Amino acid sequence: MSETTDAPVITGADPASFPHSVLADRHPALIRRVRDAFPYGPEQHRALDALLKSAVEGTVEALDGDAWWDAWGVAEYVGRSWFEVPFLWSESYFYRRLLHAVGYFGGPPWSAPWQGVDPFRPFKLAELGGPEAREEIAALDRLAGLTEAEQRTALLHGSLWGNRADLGFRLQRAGDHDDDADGAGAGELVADDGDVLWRLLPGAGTLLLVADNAGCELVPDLLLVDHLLRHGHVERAVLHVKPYPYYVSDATTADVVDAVRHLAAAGTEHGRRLWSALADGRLALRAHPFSCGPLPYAEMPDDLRAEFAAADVTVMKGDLNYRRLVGDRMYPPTTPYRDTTAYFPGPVAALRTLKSDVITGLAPDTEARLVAAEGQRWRTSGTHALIQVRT
Ligand SMILES: O=P(O)(O)OC[C@H]1O[C@](O)(CO)[C@@H](O)[C@@H]1O
Repeated sequence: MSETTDAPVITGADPASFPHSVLADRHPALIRRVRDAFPYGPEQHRALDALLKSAVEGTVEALDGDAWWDAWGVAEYVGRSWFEVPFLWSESYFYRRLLHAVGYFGGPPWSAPWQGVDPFRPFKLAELGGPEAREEIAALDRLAGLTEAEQRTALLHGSLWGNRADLGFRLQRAGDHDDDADGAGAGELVADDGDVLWRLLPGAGTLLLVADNAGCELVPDLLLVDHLLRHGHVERAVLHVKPYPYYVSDATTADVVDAVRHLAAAGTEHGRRLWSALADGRLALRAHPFSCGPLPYAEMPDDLRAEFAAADVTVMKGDLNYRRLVGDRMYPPTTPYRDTTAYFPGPVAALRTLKSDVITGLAPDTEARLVAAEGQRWRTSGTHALIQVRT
């Protein structure tokens, strides 16, 4: 057995653990937020009540009539506590249940008025209309005075730190009355393979970017893609988004449309170029069903594996994609990133702020310094980030 498969799979069984707090506190808070944001009918309120009870006290149940979900191993976990099954699985299951509760998947069209209504849309739109999004646009003027290499690095870091505070994370931080992870400034990079990434890009044909959150993360992701296309670092980019709403703020096609329109409406040249790149196919969108599956990428289906294999480099954004990429396990932090991603069918970079327990690829002195300064808090506080690349 190797270090990578020996490491325990993360669950929420320990009441003092981070995953336990997500399942016990964050999910109920999210149900309340969604309930308050929409004039749902009695059926949806009843379903949300049932979900709240199940999520906190209950066990995993089969999702009747949901053949799509059956494919992800629900049978294996039926009857077990949400807190005991793999955290990666239970969190994803929660989002699927939430969408069922609000009628997102509908039924026959004539009886499914809420079908396709994104329960997180009000939060996403509020973010895109807020001060942080305005600051992102204002920062574009400052970029213009930099060299191309400086611009590229600034945009890479913008994309990286855009992942800092997804909406689900903010929800919990607000509850904790601790806003140190929600500020505008960047924190520490615990690993930085940025140079390795640039070396992979010159002449690279296709960049595959697996997006994470909408709004203030997706906008800098798109600005980075625009820059790489414009300066010939890549010929083509494929942006993988979620086929349906997920993990509160994860980007869907509708969110890409909103972000590009946002850039275009602000009168930026970036918005116009992205619009053209979408029109002529240099920027393509993809929404693979596995993107909303509760499994690590090591278990991805063959067609998705072939897509990653065909890309010159894949960039995985965000915490959840990192967990899925390396496996949601409690690794010794110095476990090499290259070992945990050895199965991946091509060069793969991770751009992630640290918002859950999983970590690999740390230098021993970095880990020692972090632990001495913060105990284990650095793993989940969102104040640290990493750029890791496996060529
Ligand atoms: O939006 P991101 O960066 O993927 O972060 C999502 C993360 O938030 C959580 O849901 C809670 O922090 C994690 O479990 C998850 O990995």
